[in-house]
Amino acid sequence: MRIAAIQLAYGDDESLEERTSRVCDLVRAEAGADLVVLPELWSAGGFSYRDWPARSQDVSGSVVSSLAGAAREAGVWLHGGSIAEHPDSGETGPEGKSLWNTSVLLAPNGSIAGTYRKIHRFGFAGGEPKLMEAGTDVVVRDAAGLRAGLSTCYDLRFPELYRAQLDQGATAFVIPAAWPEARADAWSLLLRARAVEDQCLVIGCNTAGTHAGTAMGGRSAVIAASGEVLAEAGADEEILRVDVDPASVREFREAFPVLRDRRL
Ligand SMILES: NC(=O)CCC(=O)C(=O)O
Repeated sequence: MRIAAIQLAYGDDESLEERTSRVCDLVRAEAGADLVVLPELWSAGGFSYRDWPARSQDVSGSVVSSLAGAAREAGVWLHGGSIAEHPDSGETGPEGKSLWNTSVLLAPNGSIAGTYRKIHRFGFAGGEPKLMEAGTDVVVRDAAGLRAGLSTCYDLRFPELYRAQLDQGATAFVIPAAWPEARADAWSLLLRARAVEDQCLVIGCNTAGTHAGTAMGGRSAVIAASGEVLAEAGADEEILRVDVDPASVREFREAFPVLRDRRL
């Protein structure tokens, strides 16, 4: 199977419509891939907190609908990164807010195969915890021959989430991010750690460029269940393309059966 991780760069001047159109063109150009992955909050701006309310949408809104059309035209599974989700229903969470950081997985026919609301919010007292609700559900879905666990950026620091995905049969972790350059070494290290400790394929799709005064780290990567880095992007906008055999995860686990030695 072919994976294409679109490491998108953006600044502060692109409208939601312009960025959505640009991203959908990039997705359509990946026709022939099996799974295309986008970064976290690319439509709202990962660190553009002040823009989130105006750029938030329901999962039935224009951003996800456009992505669904692009997935259908390209005939690919599309992990659409995440959106700032403001449900049309008016739903609020336990903290009274109506905003979530929500990933959307789209099937090649454009239907929504899964959504995941980011569980661990980044920003300590500010940023995400101030503006957004936390998700609660572990989400694992069948996609492109993989059993894909969904998580987002800062979640990567919490290994228990990945063990929970493993317990739901995950063979791959798909992780969109807006991870800054200042901590890019930690991003690369943690992606590999999750691959090694859970014997899963890891697909990390980060953001590039500088927005809201924050330089993003790039270094999107696809990592084998052995921990081998199969491909890694640089710091700028780039599309990382890599061919992977989904059976390689099972084969590696059989050859080196660490997970059988878990003591619960
Ligand atoms: N968008 C994020 O979740 C950023 C996470 C981050 O910068 C870190 O964990 O460090």
